[in-house]
Amino acid sequence: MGPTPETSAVRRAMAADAQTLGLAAVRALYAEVALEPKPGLVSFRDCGSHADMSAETFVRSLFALRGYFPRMAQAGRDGHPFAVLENLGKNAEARMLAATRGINTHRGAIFGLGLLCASAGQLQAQGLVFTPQHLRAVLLSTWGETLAHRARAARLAAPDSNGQQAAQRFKLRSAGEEAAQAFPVLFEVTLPALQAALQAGATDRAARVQALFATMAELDDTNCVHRGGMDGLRFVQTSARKFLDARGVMQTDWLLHARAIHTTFVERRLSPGGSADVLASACWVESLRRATLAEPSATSISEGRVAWSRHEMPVFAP
Ligand SMILES: CC(C)(COP(=O)(O)OP(=O)(O)OC[C@H]1O[C@@H](n2cnc3c(N)ncnc32)[C@H](O[C@H]2O[C@H](COP(=O)(O)OP(=O)(O)OP(=O)(O)O)[C@@H](O)[C@H]2O)[C@@H]1O)[C@@H](O)C(=O)NCCC(=O)NCCS
Ligand SMILES: Nc1ncnc2[nH]cnc12
Repeated sequence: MGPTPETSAVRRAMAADAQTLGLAAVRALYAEVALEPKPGLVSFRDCGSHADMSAETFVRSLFALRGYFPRMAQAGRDGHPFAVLENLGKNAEARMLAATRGINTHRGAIFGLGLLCASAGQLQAQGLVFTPQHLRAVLLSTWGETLAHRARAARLAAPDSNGQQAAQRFKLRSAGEEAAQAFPVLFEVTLPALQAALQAGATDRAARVQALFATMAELDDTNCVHRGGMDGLRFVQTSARKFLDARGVMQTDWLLHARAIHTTFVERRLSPGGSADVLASACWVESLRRATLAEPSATSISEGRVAWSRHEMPVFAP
């Protein structure tokens, strides 16, 4: 028997929800690459510490990934096991590498933001309101055990990535371990910093810069270790901490100060790519939280009725 009109209407509404969640992820990643200043990282102003990629590489990568995040949200909504998410993630990595001719632009985001989209989809399926607390709880209850098992196995195996090598050698909390603990830096550092700056009256741009520096000060960003050893990671964390101690984006010349730090990172070839990914995740959570508040009739971000402000639109129509 085929689907009744009622069940196909329900499926269409669910797909719209997954689409809303996933497209918000694409927008958040666009907001990250468009942000400037961002020490050592690629923006539309320059290529930071990278010789092999530009903002255009990131936009190409994002275009290739535009279907992936809605698919992860739908897979989460359907309650699929981690193996299904992993498969979608591996396909997305392959599409990213094809679009960038082998350059790793979004590996961390495919994993981290992909998992968050899946969690938000599952949260909708359970009829829960979109809050950071619910999101973390759903991630842990649905895939936490597999993520923890995966992180333990990665710690014991011969390292096969830059991140694993750095994490094992220096006993750092890798991207996989952050996920297994339901993203402590994202939810306890980055998101609160973003929200506090916005509440204090900072512009979206300044608030995102503040959140990025708060993240750099705390995250075990294995990218910085890969590029500059433990000295590189400590340099990134100390520079970020000094900026924050000098009142961050609340100081009148914050832009000059942040750009000066960018120059020192470029001189050392440092690139906090993990922090950039976590910032994008925080922008995603905050945009959905705000959208939920703006839609008081919805208990969740259901029905795909979320409107986006013009300045956050990507340059392409995904
Ligand atoms: C669990 C995985 C994320 C793999 O993690 P792992 O640590 O094993 O491997 P990496 O390949 O190093 O990728 C981790 C990326 O995560 C970002 N990151 C780093 N530290 C953290 C942290 N503490 N918390 C959160 N996120 C973190 C970072 O991504 C950004 O940097 C990328 C550029 O990296 P890289 O290629 O090293 O760049 P370069 O310095 O330019 O290298 P060279 O060219 O100079 O050599 C960029 O993409 C940003 O996103 C880390 O890179 C997961 O991916 C996984 O399990 N993979 C296995 C395959 C799989 O199952 N995939 C599907 C999963 S759903
Ligand atoms: N803007 C950016 N520049 C360099 N690496 C990154 N990884 C994620 N975002 C990045």
